[in-house]
Amino acid sequence: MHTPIEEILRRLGGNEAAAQLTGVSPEAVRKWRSAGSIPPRHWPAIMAATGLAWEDFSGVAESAEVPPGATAALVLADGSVFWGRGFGAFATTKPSELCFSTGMTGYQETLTDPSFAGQIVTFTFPHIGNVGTNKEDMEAPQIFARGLVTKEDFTAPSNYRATNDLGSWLKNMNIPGISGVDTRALTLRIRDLGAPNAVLSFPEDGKFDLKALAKQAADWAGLEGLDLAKDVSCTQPYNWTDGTWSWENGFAETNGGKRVVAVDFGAKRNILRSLASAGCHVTVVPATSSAEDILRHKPDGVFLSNGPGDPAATATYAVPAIQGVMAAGVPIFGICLGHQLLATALGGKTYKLERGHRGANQPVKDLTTGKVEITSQNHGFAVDEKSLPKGVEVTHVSLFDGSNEGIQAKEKKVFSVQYHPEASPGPSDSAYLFKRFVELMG
Ligand SMILES: NC(=O)CC[C@H](N)C(=O)O
Repeated sequence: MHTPIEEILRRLGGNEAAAQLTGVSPEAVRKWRSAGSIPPRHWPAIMAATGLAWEDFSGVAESAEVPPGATAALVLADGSVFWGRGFGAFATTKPSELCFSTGMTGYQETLTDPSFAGQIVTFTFPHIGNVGTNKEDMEAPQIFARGLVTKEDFTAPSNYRATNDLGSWLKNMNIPGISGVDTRALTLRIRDLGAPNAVLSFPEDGKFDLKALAKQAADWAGLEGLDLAKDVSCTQPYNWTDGTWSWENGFAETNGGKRVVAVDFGAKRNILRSLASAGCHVTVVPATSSAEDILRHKPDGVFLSNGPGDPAATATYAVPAIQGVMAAGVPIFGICLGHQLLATALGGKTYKLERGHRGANQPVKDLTTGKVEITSQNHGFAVDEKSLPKGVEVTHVSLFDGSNEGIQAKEKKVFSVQYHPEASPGPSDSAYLFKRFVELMG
């Protein structure tokens, strides 16, 4: 009988190396690992022998064996399994799109952004949870991401604003997380092969039916063609008066002069706050509002919010409304999904990006000024510039992949951006756009 370590060395073909366990090179193990042939029961021994971390092994276990210490699994549609340690709620997600976000801060804002509905978020930044969670950083009343994937276990919060730790907060909202995953390997995989469907499972009884989970992920048709905006939108109109947060005043109430109707396709609160702080009296209305519903409020301007899902699906009801507002000559400003819908209403088309943009560090060039902004982004679809008709000008472009980041149609007094000028999380380079909207309203 071989002991596990001897078995490892034998498989590595290293009889001569058997004299010294430390002689097993991490590279050799990594190579072996990428072939998916290391049984999970041998992982601890290899770790001891090579100094590799536990997460170096997750993602390659093709056997149904639960590795020692694993309490959660991220199962991809192709059957690959990333084992890890569960945290948050005991739960198994619905089949979801697995994406990654490169933001170094703002996990709470990210997870509560309604645009993440239907998605599991992999954080490329390893330390998630360090500042805990609080009431002010909620972008919506609940978490909208289906689950999260992290490299490190979260630690106790170290921040005076924290009212809870990440794990308990997730637990309260019935959202599972998985840590101890090689998020770098996972991110490269998403980058190279596209965002896969996946299921995250953190079962209370510790039992995993990997085949069934993989099948659920594989059977799901994915985000394309899916209208999620109406599911996350408000159901009744309401007024929004809080401005952006400051040390002195918190979220001070504002009393803006410009009447803005914000169509809620899954609006982040900081967009509404930014509008209020820029001097707008904001009335939020449901995603399915018609032009008539919107114009009834006698707006000086209409704002089209961010939101989840495929813009082409939401366009079926949003585009007629937007076209009605344009026909009435009311200025429009759109962000993210709102940008995609405005472009569609102007005659353009959208498509699914091969690599989505998510994070708070995305460079964008404003072609009207030549200035570069570092922006916060979260989108998987984009506007096809080639599809834009005459009279629609491209104003912003991504410096990562050249995709469209903004348009305007001056004659119609409408403009929009693909990124998030309200930040939260992220830099405030693009906050000028809210002023631009107020100026456009005259
Ligand atoms: N943040 C958003 O509004 C996202 C828009 C759209 N759901 C996309 O993924 O492209």
